[in-house]
Amino acid sequence: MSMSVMTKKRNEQGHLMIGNIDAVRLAEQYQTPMFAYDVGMIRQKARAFKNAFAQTGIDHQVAYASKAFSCIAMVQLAHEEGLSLDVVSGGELYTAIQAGFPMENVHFNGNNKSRQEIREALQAGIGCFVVDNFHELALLEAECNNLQTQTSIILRITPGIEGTTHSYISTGGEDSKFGFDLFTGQAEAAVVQSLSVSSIRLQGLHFHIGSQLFETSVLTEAIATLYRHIEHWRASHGFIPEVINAGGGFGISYTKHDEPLEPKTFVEAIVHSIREESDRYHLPLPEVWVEPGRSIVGEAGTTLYTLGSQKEIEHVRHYVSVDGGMTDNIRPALYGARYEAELANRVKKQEEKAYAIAGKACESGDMLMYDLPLPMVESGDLLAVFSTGAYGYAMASNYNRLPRPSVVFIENDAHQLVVERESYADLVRNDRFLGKKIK
Ligand SMILES: Cc1ncc(COP(=O)(O)O)c(C=O)c1O
Ligand SMILES: N[C@@H](CCCC[NH3+])C(=O)O
Repeated sequence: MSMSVMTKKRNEQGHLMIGNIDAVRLAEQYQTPMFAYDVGMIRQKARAFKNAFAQTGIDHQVAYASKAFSCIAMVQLAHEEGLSLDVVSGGELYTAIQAGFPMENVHFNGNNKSRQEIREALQAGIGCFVVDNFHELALLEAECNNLQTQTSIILRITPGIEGTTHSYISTGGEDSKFGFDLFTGQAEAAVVQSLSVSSIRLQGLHFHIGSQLFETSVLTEAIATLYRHIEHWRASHGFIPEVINAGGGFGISYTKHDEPLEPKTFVEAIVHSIREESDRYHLPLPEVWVEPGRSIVGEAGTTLYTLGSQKEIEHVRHYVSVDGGMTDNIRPALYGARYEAELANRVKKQEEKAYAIAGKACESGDMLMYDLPLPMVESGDLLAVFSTGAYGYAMASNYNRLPRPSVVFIENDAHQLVVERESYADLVRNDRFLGKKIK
């Protein structure tokens, strides 16, 4: 079982510890709701991917998919750990630029990059575009001409293979908005077109099956499928990929029912399969890239909330509300995602009761959990929800004009604010008056 759902560390007062820091102290200092990241865990995950690749001896890049959680400090941390960076928007690219991340290690994904975003990325000198469609290919060619520059690309291929995951986060199947599909011939046409553009260097191919995967078979199946086509493209068009990017999507543990595979297991399966297929078709071994997001940051993040109002409906449910909810964690409402949580300010007693944990937004669907066993709670108790490090803060909103929470990095005995809580002033910063102020 992974670290985050194993026994949680408590101090002598029974308070939850994050790194070596008392969660109650964190909540006092930074207020709730807040995201607390255990930086040691992020480093551990990054190293697990890097070391697994190093052991295979293959040339590789591990690109952190910053969509899972992007801020300047996180991008800096990815760099410290020797990761490349996957961005999917001008905003994520801008964050990387502000962080001082080396642009040659940036890869730009996304199914609808704007002309402006493409221009910004070319001007920044990013390492590689993961081209998703013909529209993008045309924009890229035009912008390379405008700027009198050249760039490297890999093509995102949709192999027609689905992972066992929520349909909203499955991306590799035939009916997907992402990528060039293999079976209609789109992918081959994209290879031919890319090879014909002198300002574009076609480096290789990319696929991403889906997110929160617990099996290697879909990845190896995708690799085998891809290679059957590569063999043909070599013969017909002289194309030999120098890079295969197997995407991200490596599953993590949200609850004790999740049994994620180790990064090493995924990496070994991917590399083994690429070696096997390259040998089968007498192709040179490509560089292997992956782009994990959730598996780098997910389990390292904990959200701290203060409990507020309660409503008990006899024989139905006992609601207790937190000071955040779907505005900082949309995943339960969007995917029916499940989490585990504990009171951070005191240890569990015997007498437990199932609580329904509600958010504070004006939506009946703003529920984080329906049946969380806790000791009898009191308003003011501190609730820690685990494994919220990926797609929590990243998908946060200002619905109901709630300010986004703060984010704190914790490493051993040190803690540091890395994203300030939004203020009310931040919320109206871009607003403009309709005529004069009322009074
Ligand atoms: C193309 C691509 N790469 C990487 C990722 C990162 O996925 P995850 O955070 O599940 O590792 C995603 C999201 O699913 C994606 O669409
Ligand atoms: N946001 C999703 C994953 C999307 C992955 C990006 N393609 C989640 O929370 O699980």
